[in-house]
Amino acid sequence: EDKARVVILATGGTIAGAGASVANSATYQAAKVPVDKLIAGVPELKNLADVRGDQVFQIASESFTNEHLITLGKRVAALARQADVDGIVITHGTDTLEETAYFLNLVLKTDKPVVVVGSMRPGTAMSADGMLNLYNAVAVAATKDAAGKGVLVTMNDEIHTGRDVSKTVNIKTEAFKSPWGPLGMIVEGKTYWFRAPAKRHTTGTEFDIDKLDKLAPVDIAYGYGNATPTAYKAFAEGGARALIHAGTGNGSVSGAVVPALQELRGKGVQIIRSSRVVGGGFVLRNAEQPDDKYDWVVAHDLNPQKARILASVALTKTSDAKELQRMFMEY
Ligand SMILES: NC(=O)C[C@H](N)C(=O)O
Repeated sequence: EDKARVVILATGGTIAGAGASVANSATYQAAKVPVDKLIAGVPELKNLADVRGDQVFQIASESFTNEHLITLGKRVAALARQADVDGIVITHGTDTLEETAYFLNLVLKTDKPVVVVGSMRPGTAMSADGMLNLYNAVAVAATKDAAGKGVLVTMNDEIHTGRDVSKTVNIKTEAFKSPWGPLGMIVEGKTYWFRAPAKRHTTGTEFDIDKLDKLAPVDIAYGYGNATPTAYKAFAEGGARALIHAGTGNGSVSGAVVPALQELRGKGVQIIRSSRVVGGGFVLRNAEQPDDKYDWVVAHDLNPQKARILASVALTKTSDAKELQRMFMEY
């Protein structure tokens, strides 16, 4: 049987990191090792697929900008159109991996497998996790079973949908969790699937990376008991078209902040209530705050950083809060 042809797009991160000693699992420099060296470090990849590398960026993922997202998305889209490419793996820092995976899941128009992968330890560390994570990512990108499932993330032997997955701890290799569970597992280069994504993705969305050159400016302000309107107002003055409120509990808003958000909404800024609750925030419309009355939006189960991604993409299509709310329920 012909082997699948998989391209590894490298963007940096800890999976390309290097430390001074094998004891350095947390102290190291990210984005140091070029993609060809990463591939050469796992010779067994060639048992899974015909693999070639392409270095897109060499950065730590905390420095990913909207422009990086657009550039990467267009590169993936162009590769996915090539007849000699069957699957795509993106190596990425773990800090904002969940944002990039969700962005690609919204805007790519392909059924071919696209898998985002990172590592929690640099390749120079004891028990480095990058080698196996990369091997697993290529295994997923090379299998037809991964086609049509949207953008996937492989970490710690698990297959997650890019829509749900989030980094939940920063000093363990079992860092990535989905509140509704993983889609499957990878064991010794074979994939085992248990469920499929329920939300609209890739070819099923109304967004298209080929028609997207800029994302809407959206900022996130954190909710807490003693919060003031200062950050919200500053973000709005800075040009934000939407503010993601990383609210307490069910996206609740402290009394001192509510009038400022009503005022900003009156000036055209979208107010989107999400939850700072880790691993299971779920904001219900018109609970805690009268969203219908204020013309606010709820982020549903999307965490604040994923809500920023959807709002940044959605606001290129609409300025209507009801339309925005529809999208937050569908994606
Ligand atoms: N584990 C990692 O990849 C963390 C790193 N700061 C990054 O996101 O690039």
